[in-house]
Amino acid sequence: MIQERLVDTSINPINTNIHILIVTSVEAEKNAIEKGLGNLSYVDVKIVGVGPISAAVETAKHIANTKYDLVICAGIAGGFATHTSIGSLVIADKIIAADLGAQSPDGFLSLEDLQLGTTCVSSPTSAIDCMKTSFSQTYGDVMIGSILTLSTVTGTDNTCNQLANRFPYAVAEAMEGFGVASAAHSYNIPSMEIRAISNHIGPRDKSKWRIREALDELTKLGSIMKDFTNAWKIILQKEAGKP
Ligand SMILES: O=C(O)c1cccc(C(=O)CC[C@H]2O[C@@H](n3cnc4c(=O)[nH]cnc43)[C@H](O)[C@@H]2O)c1
Repeated sequence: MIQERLVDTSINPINTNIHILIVTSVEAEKNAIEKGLGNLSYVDVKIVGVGPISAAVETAKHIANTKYDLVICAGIAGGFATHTSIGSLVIADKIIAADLGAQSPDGFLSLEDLQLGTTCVSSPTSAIDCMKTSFSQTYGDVMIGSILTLSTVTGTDNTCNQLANRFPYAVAEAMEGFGVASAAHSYNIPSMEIRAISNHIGPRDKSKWRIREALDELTKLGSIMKDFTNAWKIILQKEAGKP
């Protein structure tokens, strides 16, 4: 049983000016998003490095210095072939640390199984819905599901099948989401993870990675951030009971 960390957005006053932090692991992802963003002054894009630890530490530094209303971890990712096509966009409803726990002869034991903590951060449904609507209106459908965070990229069918069995609702894996979400959660800021699928999870073969297609998808994500913000702001104001 996975336990979730929940952020209570109702205790944060709704700013009329929403400030969003998008974090990526590498510069190519940042550049792709900024190409689509143009000069939206209320969205900052920062590089936080590869892997959950660097991502958590660097994200925490950014949110300690500036007040943000939403943190988005974005980049390329490996998709489960059963759920995704290469060059498509996925949004996490749950961000799950899939390798945080212990192996045992009877299978993997998560932190929840060990009663040592939580491995899941959920994203606000309102933000997911607005993002999906804004993106699909212009560019086509987006897949929603769990995105797994792993310190080691999956490179065999065996590991891929084990993950698919443990997480049937997972659409993708990447290396930063849970670190970013944990940092945001510690400041009570809602977070999301949005990924463009560059490759399918399975036997490692980087020649099959379609990085250009995935980066183009991140540019599309950048280009809908203004629509997204306007739509999400209206929902937050309604939720807060403001006209
Ligand atoms: O080589 C390039 O040109 C290039 C351009 C942009 C990004 C990269 C990366 O290697 C990014 C690393 C980043 O990608 C995520 N990722 C991508 N595929 C997977 C996967 O199958 N399993 C796990 N993570 C994946 C991950 O978040 C890395 O941090 C290269």
